[in-house]
Amino acid sequence: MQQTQEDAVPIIDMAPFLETNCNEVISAKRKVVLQELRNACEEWGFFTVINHGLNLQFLEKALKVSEDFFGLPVEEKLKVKPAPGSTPYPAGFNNENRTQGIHDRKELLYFFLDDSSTDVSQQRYSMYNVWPENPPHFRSVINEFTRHAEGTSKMLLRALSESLGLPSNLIYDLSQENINMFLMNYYPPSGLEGHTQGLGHHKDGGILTMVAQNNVAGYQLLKGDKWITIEPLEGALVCNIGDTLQVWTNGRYKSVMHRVCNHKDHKRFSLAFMPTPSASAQIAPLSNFTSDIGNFPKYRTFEYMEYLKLRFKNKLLAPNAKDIGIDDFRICA
Ligand SMILES: O=C(O)CCC(=O)C(=O)O
Ligand SMILES: [Fe+2]
Repeated sequence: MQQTQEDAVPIIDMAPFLETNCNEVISAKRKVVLQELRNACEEWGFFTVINHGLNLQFLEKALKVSEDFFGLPVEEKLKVKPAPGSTPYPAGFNNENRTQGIHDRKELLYFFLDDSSTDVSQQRYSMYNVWPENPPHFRSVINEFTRHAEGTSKMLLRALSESLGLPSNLIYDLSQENINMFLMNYYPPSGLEGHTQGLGHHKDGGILTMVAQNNVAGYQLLKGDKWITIEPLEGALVCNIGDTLQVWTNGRYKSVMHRVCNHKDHKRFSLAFMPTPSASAQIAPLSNFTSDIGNFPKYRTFEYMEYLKLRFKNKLLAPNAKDIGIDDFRICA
């Protein structure tokens, strides 16, 4: 069934933000984009970007190399299972993920990007990365992809800052202490009619999530009480606001529930790039959205690790139990 504009995630053309010389015409175009971003983040918590600056050939190559990896026999894939001590997220291959006690029909390969921090006392999550030996060019293709994905995510974080009326670098600077997580997902065909749980419903914890997907539908978000499928659009990136940005903006930008269904007949692949606070980061609503404008903070200050630990409990909850999430950090009025 064709989607109408009302039930389709907004598509935003970021081309004006790729221009290096910002003249009056570009500046006017940027303002229009910022308004579109604001509307999308307030109403949907999701938006799809085109002309995002991430080279489409790198994107295609990364999707292909993930297809090649996930096509290997499971014994080969298990060679890159997480190393002991690899927490809070276990880097490596995982085919046993659960949401609310229910097995997700998916396989995952997880990495941390090398952080650029010079503070040696800070934990470097990337030391836990385990790289497959097959396909042989896997590591170089993924490094090329993630380097460029990081550039696109910086551009988007700047635009998000501006869309909130903040200095361009503010959100990016706040996330200086951040880590970039990169998830490669494979959702096998279910062979079944109707919904199957590829990835159970959840909200993302970080700042922003950017998802590239192959041409197989299955990604859905909850709007009101309706699950809406985000139709794949070649070369586009689907973005959503994470809980951290919801807290920083004191609830103005929304982190929205989403899930993945397996396709009956086709394999679905996705690549998710997530700038995320490091475990030791202190998260609190920014004064720009609280005291500066006479509003009370809706969330208490917390250490990101405290939140991560709580989130992990969701995996073990009984089906249909209330999710543990960012609402547990709300300050009651
Ligand atoms: O696979 C996808 O398209 C989305 C994955 C996702 O929601 C996640 O990893 O948090
Ligand atoms: Fe997600």
